[in-house]
Amino acid sequence: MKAWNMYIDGQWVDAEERIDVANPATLEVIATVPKAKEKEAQAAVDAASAALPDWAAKTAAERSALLMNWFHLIDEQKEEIGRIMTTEQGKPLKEAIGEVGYANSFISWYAEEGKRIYGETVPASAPNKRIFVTKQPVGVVAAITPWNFPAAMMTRKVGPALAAGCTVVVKPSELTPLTAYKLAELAEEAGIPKGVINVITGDAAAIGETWMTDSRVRKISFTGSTNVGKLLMRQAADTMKKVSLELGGHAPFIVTENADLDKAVEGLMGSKYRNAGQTCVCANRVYVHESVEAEFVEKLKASVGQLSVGNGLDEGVEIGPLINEAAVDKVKKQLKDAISKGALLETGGEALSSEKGYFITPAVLTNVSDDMECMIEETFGPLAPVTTYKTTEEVIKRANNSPYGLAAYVFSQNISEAITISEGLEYGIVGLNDGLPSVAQAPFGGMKESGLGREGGHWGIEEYLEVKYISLGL
Ligand SMILES: NC(=O)c1ccc[n+]([C@@H]2O[C@H](COP(=O)([O-])OP(=O)(O)OC[C@H]3O[C@@H](n4cnc5c(N)ncnc54)[C@H](O)[C@@H]3O)[C@@H](O)[C@H]2O)c1
Ligand SMILES: O=C[C@H](O)CS(=O)(=O)O
Repeated sequence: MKAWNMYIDGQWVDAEERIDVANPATLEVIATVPKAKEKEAQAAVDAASAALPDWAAKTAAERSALLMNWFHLIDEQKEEIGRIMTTEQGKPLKEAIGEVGYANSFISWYAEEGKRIYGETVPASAPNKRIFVTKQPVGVVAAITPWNFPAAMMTRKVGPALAAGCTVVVKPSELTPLTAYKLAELAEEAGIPKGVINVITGDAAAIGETWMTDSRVRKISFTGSTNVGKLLMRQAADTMKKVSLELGGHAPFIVTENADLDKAVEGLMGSKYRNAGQTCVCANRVYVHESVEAEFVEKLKASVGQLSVGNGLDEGVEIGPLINEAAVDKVKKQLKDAISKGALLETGGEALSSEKGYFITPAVLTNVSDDMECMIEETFGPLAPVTTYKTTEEVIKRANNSPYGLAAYVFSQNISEAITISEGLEYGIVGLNDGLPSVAQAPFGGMKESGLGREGGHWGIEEYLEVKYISLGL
């Protein structure tokens, strides 16, 4: 595995210390990366700030062409990037390659969207005035990303930021930094000028505080836990930075008495067990109408029991390891809590010894009640707790009883019931008979403590623009 350094101002530079990167399926150290601190964080902002004027002065078409160079290089090397991702994050290779394609779709989408940053004229209230509304790049952007989607969470920020004319400093998770460095290497090869993209790894708190206190950083775009998101939002206030936060989730998954149960099981399998349940939009609570619970659970158990668990590099594996031992311990804790409160373990929930990798078999619980930890705290693992409900009003109330508001799912073939529930849910994303709603053209994001702002579609590029109007006196 290649020894990666930080990418600052077009140079690959080391730091005084380095951090090990381990494979969660085998525990072996696969690489080391630099441990940046304040000095390197400062240097990255210096580079992005110096590169900003020339990058912002390029036409949208010129920036688009460079982004598409990057897109094509990523596409050509999607297998290699996927292999890097599986080795450091654990997801099955097929999923990893799929994520590379998803990540790349943000680059191609915003390569075009940057050419559609339109202004407006506004009818003046005085005959001797004209009002022109324009949009301009916010400036230097700090992007901090999580370990569960190492490629997509980076390009979902860098794509629109660069298309808008901003420059970026990026800090990926130290658990999965290699994918980000590979993408930076391809950006350099694509001809994106030095200083436009800068990627560092290291002391997250020190890097974050350095960037949040630097007034040249005009925007923080963060994807990660709600707690860290709240910290960054507080830190950003002192220099009034624009803030985008894509935070935690706790998705309700509702199966009504009018659902196509086969589609509902298929939807749940896709939502719950993707990336071994380590996605912010995973179904976390399954509400099934009492009249169809028995049939639904039997179908679900049969599907979950067939999932193949193992090293994501092995052919046919569908469930890889969790990211670390703490992640496995959290799932085990939630299982123990639920069972102690009366839940029934229908299948799975077996953790292999952590010396052999962070594996736990996909689980289904029934006879679940709302007081159980798995119904309250984000699980971030392959555990599906199933509970029942009687009425539409009841399930909407229970589904909304959470500080989170990212994704929710409804499976129903009754259009009136489906729309009533979808409109009643306090979530930014509703999968209606769809377990996998995430696409580059839609406004991905949450309500309540799941975040601020949107990523994707035209909404995503607005996050990197300032609105200015020019009032002309004739
Ligand atoms: N809403 C979304 O789109 C989305 C997507 C992926 C993950 N998530 C959420 O992220 C969480 C899992 O990811 P994670 O474990 O990487 O989250 P995390 O918050 O622990 O880390 C996210 C990033 O923040 C950095 N970080 C940690 N402490 C920091 C600090 N004090 N200052 C600056 N940066 C800091 C980490 O190094 C990492 O790069 C889950 O809650 C999941 O729901 C949300
Ligand atoms: O985990 C969070 C990601 O945003 C999930 S998705 O791939 O965008 O659905």
